[in-house]
Amino acid sequence: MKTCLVIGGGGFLGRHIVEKLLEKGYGVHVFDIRRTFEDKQVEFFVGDLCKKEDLLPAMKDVDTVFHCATPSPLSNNKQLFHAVNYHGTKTILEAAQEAGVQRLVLTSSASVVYEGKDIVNGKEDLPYASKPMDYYTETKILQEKLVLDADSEDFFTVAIRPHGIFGPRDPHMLPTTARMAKAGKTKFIIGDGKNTVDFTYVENVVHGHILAAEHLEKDSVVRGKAYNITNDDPIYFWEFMRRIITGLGYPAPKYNLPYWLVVALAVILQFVCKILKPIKEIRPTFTPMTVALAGTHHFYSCERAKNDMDYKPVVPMDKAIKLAIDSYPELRAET
Ligand SMILES: NC(=O)C1=CN([C@@H]2O[C@H](COP(=O)(O)OP(=O)(O)OC[C@H]3O[C@@H](n4cnc5c(N)ncnc54)[C@H](O)[C@@H]3O)[C@@H](O)[C@H]2O)C=CC1
Ligand SMILES: CC(C)CCC[C@@H](C)[C@H]1CC[C@H]2C3=C(CC[C@]12C)[C@@]1(C)CCC(=O)C[C@@H]1CC3
Repeated sequence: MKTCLVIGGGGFLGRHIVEKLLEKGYGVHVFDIRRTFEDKQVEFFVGDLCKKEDLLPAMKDVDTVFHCATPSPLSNNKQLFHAVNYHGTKTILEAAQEAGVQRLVLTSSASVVYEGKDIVNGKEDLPYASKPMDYYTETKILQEKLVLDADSEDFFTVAIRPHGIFGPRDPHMLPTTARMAKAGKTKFIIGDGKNTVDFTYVENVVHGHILAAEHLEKDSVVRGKAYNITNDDPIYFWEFMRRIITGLGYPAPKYNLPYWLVVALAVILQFVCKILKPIKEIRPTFTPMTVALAGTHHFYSCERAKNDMDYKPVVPMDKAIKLAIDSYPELRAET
């Protein structure tokens, strides 16, 4: 069987990709800056993706690279995002071609086209955000362009754009929501609560990645293209949150706050944090980006993935929410 390398394979999505590849009989190498698990079936390489000399040994005899490493999307470290997501991705592309890798699947993000305004059934041909709302989005755009431009006669690339990934071992969605609920900060709904968004169960994201890799052949239409991958079942942001919050045993949010008011507060808070930065680094959960995500429509069409690679979500939303909540007994409210 062919060997795959999962860069960022120690993280949330990466480790789920690793598990599915093993289940399908592929050989698996993992490359990550930290060792997060042990598995005799996996060859684990600890290193920094910004260093070609760290990457090359992990790429030996590898046919396909999955690149799903990133600094935390909720961080605000401009220098780190540029170093890892942009320069690091350039290094990965150079190393892969030097090592004779044939394919590379990038985990991009549907938010490369999002700049705080409503997106309704957005297709992949929407222009990239001209004013990205944070350094994460800014560098995901640069990264995706690099990868898609690198597609060539003997090196095939594709980018997968998931949105709002959740599931077992998710480091953001459920843990952040539970932390806020525990602190009594989930009483409010931002806006009228009727904004529709995509949340995507991790297994569906994995399925999209592996399908893309398996379609990445010389004459394939998927080469050099980006694909939205979601649950294909948009839901009100606040209905999804209500189900998570109550599923964890906390009371449902019930008071509505005007969207414009929360945006204004987030902008002021961001300004105050900037001024205080030399004295104390504060990272609020509510940034202009997170408020926009909680108060606007942002859902995406999966038609291109359905047509070009026969994508269909494998886990429906109701089951996905239950599986995610059940996987986090430690986040439940104490009774
Ligand atoms: N979580 C979400 O809702 C979404 C995530 N994505 C994308 O999915 C991918 C995976 O994200 P998650 O699994 O959620 O994040 P994660 O934080 O769980 O995993 C990222 C992994 O990258 C590793 N990493 C970071 N810097 C590194 C470096 N310099 N060298 C080697 N490894 C390094 C980390 O140690 C971590 O294990 C990312 O590309 C992210 O942009 C896209 C859309 C939504
Ligand atoms: C409002 C509260 C009750 C709950 C806050 C939940 C947030 C932590 C998450 C809601 C939407 C999420 C999201 C991402 C991170 C976590 C949330 C802000 C991403 C920014 C992760 C990286 C991406 O590529 C896009 C995601 C969009 C949705």
